[in-house]
Amino acid sequence: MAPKELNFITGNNNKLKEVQAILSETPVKLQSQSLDLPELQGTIEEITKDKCGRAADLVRQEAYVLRDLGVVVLIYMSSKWFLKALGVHQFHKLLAGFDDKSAQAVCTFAYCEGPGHEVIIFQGRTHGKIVEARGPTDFDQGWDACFEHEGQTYAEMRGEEKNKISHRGKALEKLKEWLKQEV
Ligand SMILES: O=c1nc[nH]c2c1ncn2[C@H]1C[C@H](O)[C@@H](COP(=O)(O)OP(=O)(O)OP(=O)(O)O)O1
Ligand SMILES: [Mg+2]
Repeated sequence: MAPKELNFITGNNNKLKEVQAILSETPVKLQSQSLDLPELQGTIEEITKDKCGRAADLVRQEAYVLRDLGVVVLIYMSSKWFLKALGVHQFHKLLAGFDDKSAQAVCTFAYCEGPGHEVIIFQGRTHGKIVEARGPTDFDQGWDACFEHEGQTYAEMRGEEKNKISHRGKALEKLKEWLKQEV
């Protein structure tokens, strides 16, 4: 059965706004909760599944939990602490010595019905490259301004434009498909 409500576990308001916008045309109701969860070392899928399972344990009630882990592969260390310390205007310098500036934005949502239940994954990827920051930098400590996809940085795109091609938009398309099948 498809869930009627999803509890999106995140501390990031910009991510929440995007997810709300993308899921707004579906019947599913979105709640959100911020939980401080430790992050395991491992692949994106392992980290996301583990965090989602921990969230389900913490939330306890039969909660439907969604976890999202967004990272720019290649600069795997794009944790919020790393980005916060470095700043979006310095980010491109990490690749200064490399000819290949290509990067992938990956969004991995994990879904879990509650403690002990299987964790399911929905992943989206967008190819791009790391450039000097262009466009507004209001995605909280984010890298929107230095991730370029087909000539435009995420920050230069309008919200709907980004959501159509973004890693998060693509992952949520998969989630939406799954929600339809589960009805
Ligand atoms: O579309 C995006 N455009 C630009 N920047 C982004 C995006 N998506 C995530 N980010 C940034 C936020 C954080 O500095 C880092 C790790 O992301 P990520 O762990 O998903 O977000 P977060 O730690 O702020 O919130 P939380 O883990 O509570 O959901 O990448
Ligand atoms: Mg995080």
